Amino acid sequence: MLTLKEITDLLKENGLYKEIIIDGDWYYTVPEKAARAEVTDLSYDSRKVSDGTLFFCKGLKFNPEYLASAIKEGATAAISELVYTDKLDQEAQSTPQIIVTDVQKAMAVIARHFYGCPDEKLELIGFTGTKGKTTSVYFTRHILAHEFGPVVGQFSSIDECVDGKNFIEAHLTTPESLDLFRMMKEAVDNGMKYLAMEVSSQAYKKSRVYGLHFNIGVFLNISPDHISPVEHPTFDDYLWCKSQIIVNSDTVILNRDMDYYELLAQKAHELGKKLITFGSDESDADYRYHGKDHGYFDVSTHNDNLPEVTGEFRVMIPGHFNYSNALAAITVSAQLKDDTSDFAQGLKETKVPGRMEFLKNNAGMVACVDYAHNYLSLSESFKFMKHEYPDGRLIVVIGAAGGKAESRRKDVGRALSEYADVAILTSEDNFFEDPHHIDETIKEHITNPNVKVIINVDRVAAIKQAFEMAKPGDAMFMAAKGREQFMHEKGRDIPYVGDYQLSQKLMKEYDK
Ligand SMILES: CC(=O)N[C@H]1[C@@H](OP(=O)(O)OP(=O)(O)OC[C@H]2O[C@@H](n3ccc(=O)[nH]c3=O)[C@H](O)[C@@H]2O)O[C@H](CO)[C@@H](O)[C@@H]1O[C@H](C)C(=O)N[C@@H](C)C(=O)N[C@H](CCC(=O)O)C(=O)O
Ligand SMILES: Nc1ncnc2c1ncn2[C@@H]1O[C@H](COP(=O)(O)OP(=O)(O)OP(=O)(O)O)[C@@H](O)[C@H]1O
Repeated sequence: MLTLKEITDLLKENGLYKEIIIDGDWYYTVPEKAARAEVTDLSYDSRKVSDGTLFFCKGLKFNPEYLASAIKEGATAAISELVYTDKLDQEAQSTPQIIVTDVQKAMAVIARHFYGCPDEKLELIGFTGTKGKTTSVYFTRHILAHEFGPVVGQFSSIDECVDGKNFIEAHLTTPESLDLFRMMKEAVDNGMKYLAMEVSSQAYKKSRVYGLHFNIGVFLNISPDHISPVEHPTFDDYLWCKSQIIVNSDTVILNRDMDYYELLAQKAHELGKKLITFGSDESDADYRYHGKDHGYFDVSTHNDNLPEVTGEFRVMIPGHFNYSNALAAITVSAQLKDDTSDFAQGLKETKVPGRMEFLKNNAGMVACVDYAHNYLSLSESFKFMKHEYPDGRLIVVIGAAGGKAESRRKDVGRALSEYADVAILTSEDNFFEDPHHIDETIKEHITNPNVKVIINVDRVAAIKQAFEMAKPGDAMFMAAKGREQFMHEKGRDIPYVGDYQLSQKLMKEYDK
């Protein structure tokens, strides 16, 4: 519980407070009666408001009717950047409206205190990067849980875990600050000691992690992505947002092989951060991997001031990039536990739903279901497929999201041109866009005339088509949806069977 006085004081301390409006009158000092009002819950969704809730008016699609409805449901007060007095009837105007300079930051600051600063009671590990966040979080949780028991929580784009054993489907890579701090409190209440979480560039852009301090922050890689009117206007903005993890972490772990390494290392140095690097054995990283076949790789340590990790490890998720993701997780874990002898076990047990999952049958059919959807991940995954299945065709079922990351359409076309033999272009998360238009744009960017291009916007039919045309030796690749069982379509989540689930069924049907 917080009083309105405590809330406005917090906002003042953080330079976010402007004024409070009650019955059309504007105040800087909160009037006595309002100051004592108690906030017993927080919400940014009018449909979840009840007596005692502090309601946050936020979002691109925010409508003042939501505020009126929140007040009707019993909101104690509302917080917004805009003044909505003229949109409310006389009675509703008696509910205090706190006006702030930035509602997203206000929400983070208030949520953190409302939930008792749970971040201070957890060893927080944040992962950012264009690709590999989810996989690295999974690797880290498995290694740490193997070492310390079920005291490791996880926030990933697939699922969230606040008790070390139960997993709830996630809707964002990094939750809204309000949900983030609420779940952190639950994690603390459940006895969690560690939390491994993904930190998207949007999380910094939208202040979802405002005021959040990481014990360890990892930057995995960077490549142009998420550039669109609703995400980042430029690559520079995307990189800058991601680089905020350096500012907000005690120990910074950087991939020595990544683009812009020097820039990020300079930033870490100037900010006085402890910098640790990992990379391939061709780099001068502190921790290095040497990739072998079948998921095996060796690790060596090249800095006497750091805990030593040596020996052979194995990952059960295909793709050479997973050596790098795994070493990131090993590097993190080695800073938390000196004896690293058991790390290999935790790592080996890690599976990530919908990431490089292979399905095969007795008819010699092979399908890989994966989440790759930008140039970096597609080109790496396709390269791996070509290496593993050099004799047949690579048949790819793929689309691109509507309404965001528009540059991906060109990148998908480029990756297909470089590696695919057959491209079946279909729907992904279309949002409000016509999938035909998205697929035509991808097609325009497939410059290699040897790629057979088919457009089939019905994703189920497209996957069936891949199975129908696959011959022994060919490999199918279903991109971008993994095991997800919904499609974002016109503002709603439409149920979808799932690439993995459908492919599994078809594998059985085609089995001999
Ligand atoms: C651009 C962006 O960050 N958008 C997110 C943001 O939306 P928003 O704040 O603009 O809110 P909105 O959807 O316009 O809705 C307005 C507000 O009205 C409220 N409302 C709505 C209806 C009602 O009856 N009453 C009511 O109060 C809603 O609760 C909301 O607070 O907050 C919403 C939840 O509060 C998110 O669902 C939404 O994510 C959208 C769907 C999204 O796709 N975001 C992507 C770009 C994203 O954030 N991706 C990154 C991953 C990137 C990566 O892979 O690296 C992520 O972290 O997930
Ligand atoms: N280090 C890497 N480099 C290139 N591609 C990668 C790397 N790690 C994973 N991938 C590819 O990217 C896909 C997504 O991986 P993962 O979910 O771990 O990344 P992510 O950063 O969480 O992605 P997103 O931001 O899209 O949720 C994988 O299925 C794989 O194809």
